[in-house]
Amino acid sequence: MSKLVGLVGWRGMVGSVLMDRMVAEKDFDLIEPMFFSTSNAGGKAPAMAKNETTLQDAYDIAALKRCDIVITAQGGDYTSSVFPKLRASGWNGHWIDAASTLRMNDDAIIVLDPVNLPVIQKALAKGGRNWIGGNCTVSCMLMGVGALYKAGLVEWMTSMTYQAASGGGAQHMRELLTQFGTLNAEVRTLLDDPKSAILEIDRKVLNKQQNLSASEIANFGAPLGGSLIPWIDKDLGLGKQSDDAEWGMSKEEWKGGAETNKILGQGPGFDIAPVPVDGFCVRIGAMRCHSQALTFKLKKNVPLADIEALIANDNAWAKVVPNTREATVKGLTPVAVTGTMDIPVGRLRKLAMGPEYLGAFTIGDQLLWGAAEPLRRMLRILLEA
Ligand SMILES: NC(=O)C1=CN([C@@H]2O[C@H](COP(=O)(O)OP(=O)(O)OC[C@H]3O[C@@H](n4cnc5c(N)ncnc54)[C@H](OP(=O)(O)O)[C@@H]3O)[C@@H](O)[C@H]2O)C=CC1
Ligand SMILES: N[C@@H](CC(=O)OP(=O)(O)O)C(=O)O
Repeated sequence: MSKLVGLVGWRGMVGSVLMDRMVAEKDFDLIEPMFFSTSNAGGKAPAMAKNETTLQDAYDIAALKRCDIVITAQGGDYTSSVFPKLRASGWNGHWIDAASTLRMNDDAIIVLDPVNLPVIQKALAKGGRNWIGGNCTVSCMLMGVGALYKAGLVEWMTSMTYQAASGGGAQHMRELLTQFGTLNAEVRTLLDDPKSAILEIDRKVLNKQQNLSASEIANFGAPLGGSLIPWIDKDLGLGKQSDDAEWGMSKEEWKGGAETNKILGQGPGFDIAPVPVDGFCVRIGAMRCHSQALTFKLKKNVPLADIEALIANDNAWAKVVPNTREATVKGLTPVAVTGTMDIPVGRLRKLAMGPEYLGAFTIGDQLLWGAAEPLRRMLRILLEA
């Protein structure tokens, strides 16, 4: 008999991408889906429903308890509210979640099976039940360069990110586009006149950016169109690093180190020492691809061709982009990658600091490998276990 799989958050942005992928991969052929809603219980479930054609109340613990597996992309508030009650009710099913809420719990595994299938399998064998998707930036990075970690080559890594508006959610994407439209409208007549002075255009754009209304920057809190914001998520507030230095780390930056190591099965709670991973996370005006410039200190000097081969052979999605201008401009941009499962890794070169210092640039669709795909793949692992 098919497993009863509860789907929560299926009509949101992450959930919709998840549904598309599940349809494309014929996951619904293997399950009995039960659709939940926080806003429309009793309504009609989507076309993928089989026997359970009515939307269930996503806060109804008794209904959730019927499921063998629950997959949620509803968000952290929902997880915080429902998950403890569901477990307290004695439910022993599998919980697969896109939200960060449970990620660092001892009994939770961050799932990214092309990178950490052994970690997942070990936890499954021990009776693991909580499977959480990783931070989008971390998951996309590891899908690209996880091979270097698996080979034990990384002494440390810094990541400088260029994160898309979608990471904040649908409203953030709308806000970015609205800002672009407002700026364009401000100088449209000047743009239409090829003889107009560019510094006049620049002055008017800057004046508009600096005077956007509160509603025009309600989500990002600052102009993003034609600008960038070098802080993502909360201030971690770690306090003093030493007498004269603050840690001053954003939560997104903290996730880079904490989640990378947990995914790889190293650091706190594991027998293997963590690899230092740190850097800056920056919001830019891309739509839904996160890009990252990476610097590695390798444990030894490895020829570039060997590094390229390791990355190219690691998984079906990591693609080495030749370090030429033509290939980079064509294949290593958010526009080229959006909507694809590919994780291109390019700009691979040894840096001036020495032969152990490697530079790389990688991009991933943060709604696919960054959010939805690891969840549906975890479902498949559970169905096949
Ligand atoms: N955005 C991202 O990049 C990432 C998000 N995540 C996680 O996934 C969670 C969900 O994110 P995201 O998908 O962006 O959130 P959304 O806001 O798009 O969707 C969340 C829920 O909002 C409700 N909703 C209300 N109005 C609408 C509407 N007009 N269209 C669609 N849904 C609506 C739906 O619940 P209902 O049907 O019950 O009314 C939906 O499931 C996040 O909170 C986060 O924990 C994880 C990784 C990346
Ligand atoms: N914080 C990410 C998106 C996200 O949802 O991350 P997390 O799943 O770690 O909360 C971004 O803004 O780009």
